[in-house]
Amino acid sequence: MIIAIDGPAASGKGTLGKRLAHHYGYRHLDTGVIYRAVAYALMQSGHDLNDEAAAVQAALELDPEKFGNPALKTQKAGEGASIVSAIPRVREVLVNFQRQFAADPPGAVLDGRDIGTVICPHADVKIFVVADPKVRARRRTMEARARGEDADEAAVLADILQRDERDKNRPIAPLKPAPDAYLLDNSQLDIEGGVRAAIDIIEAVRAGRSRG
Ligand SMILES: Nc1ncnc2c1ncn2[C@@H]1O[C@H](COP(=O)(O)OP(=O)(O)O)[C@@H](O)[C@H]1O
Ligand SMILES: Nc1ccn([C@@H]2O[C@H](COP(=O)(O)OP(=O)(O)O)[C@@H](O)[C@H]2O)c(=O)n1
Repeated sequence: MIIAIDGPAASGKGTLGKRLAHHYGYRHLDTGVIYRAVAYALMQSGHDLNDEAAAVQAALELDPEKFGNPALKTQKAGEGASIVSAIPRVREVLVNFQRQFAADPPGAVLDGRDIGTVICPHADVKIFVVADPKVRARRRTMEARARGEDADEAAVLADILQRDERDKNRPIAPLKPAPDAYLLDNSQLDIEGGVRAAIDIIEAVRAGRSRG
């Protein structure tokens, strides 16, 4: 089974993806990390984030061993990711890696912006996670502070809104729910509640399938 999770910045996709993968015994890929890694490589080598040739090269040289680098979590890397991810050739280069991950047994959970629309349009279940922008900013700020970073909630909110706008309005693989995605608003839910709601959706889809 392939579970596709998409949604805007800091909506809880990664947390949910990880928890669902654990619940079902599947592998999990946070696809945002891929674009963050490409942006980080450019920042490290001093290239402009809009330098297409350098971005494509960084995408071709992607090393999944480095996905755990804490530097990829920062707001700067997220902002950079949103710039390089709008370059069509960069996205093209990264499609196969993601599809291969999705196809390998026993099953996979992928989260990002275009999983249900472009990467896995035939995913068994698609969930589009949303939450009020202020709630997302608050959670992301708390997360950064817990890591010891000095985060300003208003600046985090501005970053989230700017990235959402860029991600929604780019011509290639824009952020949007697939027509067959289930909407999950977790603004009023805690992590457990969000996970339970997602499992309810997945189980309802599975039950419907085995009946039909
Ligand atoms: N349902 C939820 N309730 C409360 N906090 C949540 C919930 N889902 C995620 N979080 C927290 O919000 C922050 C952003 O979640 P994350 O999974 O990193 O989002 P995304 O992958 O969409 O960027 C994290 O600190 C996470 O612990
Ligand atoms: N499948 C994906 C995943 C991320 N991205 C881009 O990468 C950026 C960072 O993604 P992320 O999921 O790590 O961001 P957060 O939601 O964790 O803040 C996003 O703003 C998108 O521009 C994308 O274009 N496609």
